[in-house]
Order: sequence, then C-alpha cells, then structure tokens
Amino acid sequence: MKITMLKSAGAALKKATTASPSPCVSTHLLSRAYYSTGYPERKVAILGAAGGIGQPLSLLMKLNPFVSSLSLYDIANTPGVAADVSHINSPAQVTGYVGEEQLGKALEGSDLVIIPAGVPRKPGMTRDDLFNINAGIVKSLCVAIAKYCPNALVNMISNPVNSTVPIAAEVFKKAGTRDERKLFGVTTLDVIRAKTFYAGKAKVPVADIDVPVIGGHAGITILPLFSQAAPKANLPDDDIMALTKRTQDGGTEVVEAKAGKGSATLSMAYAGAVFADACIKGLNGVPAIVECSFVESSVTELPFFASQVKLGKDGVEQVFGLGPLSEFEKQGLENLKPELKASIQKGIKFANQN
Ligand SMILES: NC(=O)c1ccc[n+]([C@@H]2O[C@H](COP(=O)([O-])OP(=O)(O)OC[C@H]3O[C@@H](n4cnc5c(N)ncnc54)[C@H](O)[C@@H]3O)[C@@H](O)[C@H]2O)c1
Ligand SMILES: O=C(O)C[C@H](O)C(=O)O
Repeated sequence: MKITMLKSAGAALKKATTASPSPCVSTHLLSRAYYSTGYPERKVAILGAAGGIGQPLSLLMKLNPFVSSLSLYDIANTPGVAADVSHINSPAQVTGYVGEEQLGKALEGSDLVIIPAGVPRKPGMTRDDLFNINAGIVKSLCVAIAKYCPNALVNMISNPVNSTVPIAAEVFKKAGTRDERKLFGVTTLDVIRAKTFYAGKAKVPVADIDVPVIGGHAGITILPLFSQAAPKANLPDDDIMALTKRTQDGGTEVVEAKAGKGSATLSMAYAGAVFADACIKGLNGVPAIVECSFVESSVTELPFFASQVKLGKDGVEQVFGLGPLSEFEKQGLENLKPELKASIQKGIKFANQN
C-alpha cells in the first residue's frame, strides 16, 4: 500500500513537472491586479535622477502603478540609469534626458516634478551650508518648470528645504505661474523617522504608527508631535525628549555614519516615493490623502510651514492646523520660529537678488 502511494505521488509529480508553466507565473514585484486601468496617464519627472537619491527613487517610481511616463533628468549619467530602469516590466515608459538642452523635453507634459538635484552634506556641515550651491541649482530648475510644465506639482527634496521651497515660490511668482497648492517641501523622511523611532521605544508595531511632524526640515525646526502619536503609548517625558532629539538629528545620524560619502539616500528615496504616490493619488481623485509637507501656510505667522495637508486634484486641498500641543511641543514651536523665519527670508532674498 505504501509503495503504491509513493508510485502515484511520483506519477503526479512527473505529470506536474512536464506540463507547461502556468501563464500566470508573475515576474511583477507588485501583483498584476494592482496595475488597474481607468486612471489618467501621469508623467513624472525626476531632476537629479542619477544621484544617490535619484537612482533608487527612479526605481520606486518605475514600480508605481499610477505612473505612465517616467522622465529621468540629470546633468550626467541619466542614459544609463534610464536604460537600466526601463527593463523593469511595469507600465511606466522611461526616458533619460541629460544636459540643460534636454531639460525642456524632460519637463514637458509633467504632472509631477520631483527635485533631488544638488549636493548633500558631509560630517560637520549644516543643511544651510549647502545653500550656496543648491540655491542656484534649484532656481534654474524652477525657471524651467515655470516655462515647460507650469501646472505640475513640485516636490522639493534638495536642501536646505527651508530655503529652497521659498526660492521656488519666488521663481514661480516672478514667472506668473505661482500656485500655492502645487509646491511641496518633502518632509516625509522626518515622519518616517518619527514613526520608526517611536515604534521602537513604545514597542508597538511600526506599521500601525502615525506621528505628525511640523515646522521645517533642519535641526530644531523639525518638530515631531509625539503627544498626537497614534496609537498612544504614554511614554515618560525623558523618552519623548530623547525621541524628539533623535528625530531632529536623524539626518545627521546618517551623514555621520556615511562618514563623508553623503547623506540619506535609500530612506529618502522611499520617503520621496511615498510622498509622490500620495500626490498622484490626490491628483487622481482618491479621497482622504493626508501627508505632512512644508507648504505655503497661514497656520502660524510664518509664510511657509510644515503640517498635515490634504492632497486633492489640484494639489493642496486643505492645510490642517496643529491640533493640541503639549507644553514641551509649544516651547519647541516657539524655539523653531526664528531659525525657520531666517531660512525662509534667505531663500526669498536670494531668488529676488540673483
Ligand atoms: N528633503 C529631505 O528629507 C532630504 C533627504 C536627503 C537628502 N536631501 C537632499 O537631496 C539632495 C540630493 O542628495 P543626494 O544624496 O541624491 O546627492 P547626490 O550628489 O548623490 O546626487 C545629486 C544629483 O544631482 C545632480 N545635479 C546637480 N546639479 C544638477 C542640475 N543643475 N540639474 C539636475 N541635476 C543636477 C547631480 O549630477 C547628482 O546626480 C541634497 O541636497 C540633500 O541634502 C534631502
Ligand atoms: O541630513 C541631511 O543632510 C539630508 C536630509 O535632510 C536628511 O534629513 O536626511
């Protein structure tokens, strides 16, 4: 009896292995069903696509099921990055553009432009130390955006975000294309860090955590609101202070660990992809898309401020207020305002002087 069973099992195995493979065997990272039809075509341009952030961000945007056209621009090396990414069997059509003379073509028709172009920090530097190089890069890219895709949403990653976003806003104002709903400083990495660190300390599953992060994107201007964390873990004040400091210094932690080889690239690419996905979902009319971002704001007396925003068909649909703050957070808010104000003013001044 035993032998018979083994024999028939062997026969079944033989039958299975000689049959043709199922046509449903998937070579997609995302399931085929996820590539649903019925959404509008969306073109996404990445400026600085060959860089440390640009390359993994290009990969993640190629996997995004809502992207139909992916335009990869840099001053060097984009043909190779584009050829590489284009072999992935997801729907987005990838084109590489290199050099200023191809920037217009890269941008034309874009619904969303993501900007990780510019130099990163080395140990001992502040984000503001990048201003002298990155301000000019961002300004010239924004002049081109105003010309070639004035209606696109713009996700600014290049540092110092607290100044590069005001530079972009001034460029768009001068060009007559400014729409305060369409310009975003990407602060998603601060939120991702706050969630990760909080989950570790509170010993709760990281996937369930939500923590708003407000203010800006540099040092003490990054203010995580752990009093509003959900689910609430009732951590002692010392832990909250340590978590706040670690979130504020998260970028520096990576810069020091990389020891001169740049700043966060992989976690930033993930954060950039999360935020871009939220923007595209908003454009496509998906309801209730809320993320933190550094936007034009009247939530405080500062003209730009990061807080939770609702994303819709034209970009920002609603900027949410800060909600109830703990005494520690109220103090943090007052402490960050002078630095954030100075960084905003520096960006505005640069855009109007140069
Ligand atoms: N917002 C955030 O949370 C966050 C997080 C991490 C890094 N950053 C910032 O992102 C920027 C990029 O960081 P990285 O690690 O990718 O740097 P990187 O040096 O690895 O890459 C930058 C890329 O920009 C390109 N570039 C330079 N000038 C350009 C121009 N005029 N047009 C198009 N591309 C141009 C370079 O050729 C390079 O490929 C830095 O300013 C960094 O501080 C921001
Ligand atoms: O810290 C940096 O210089 C890069 C980025 O702003 C980050 O927060 O990781």
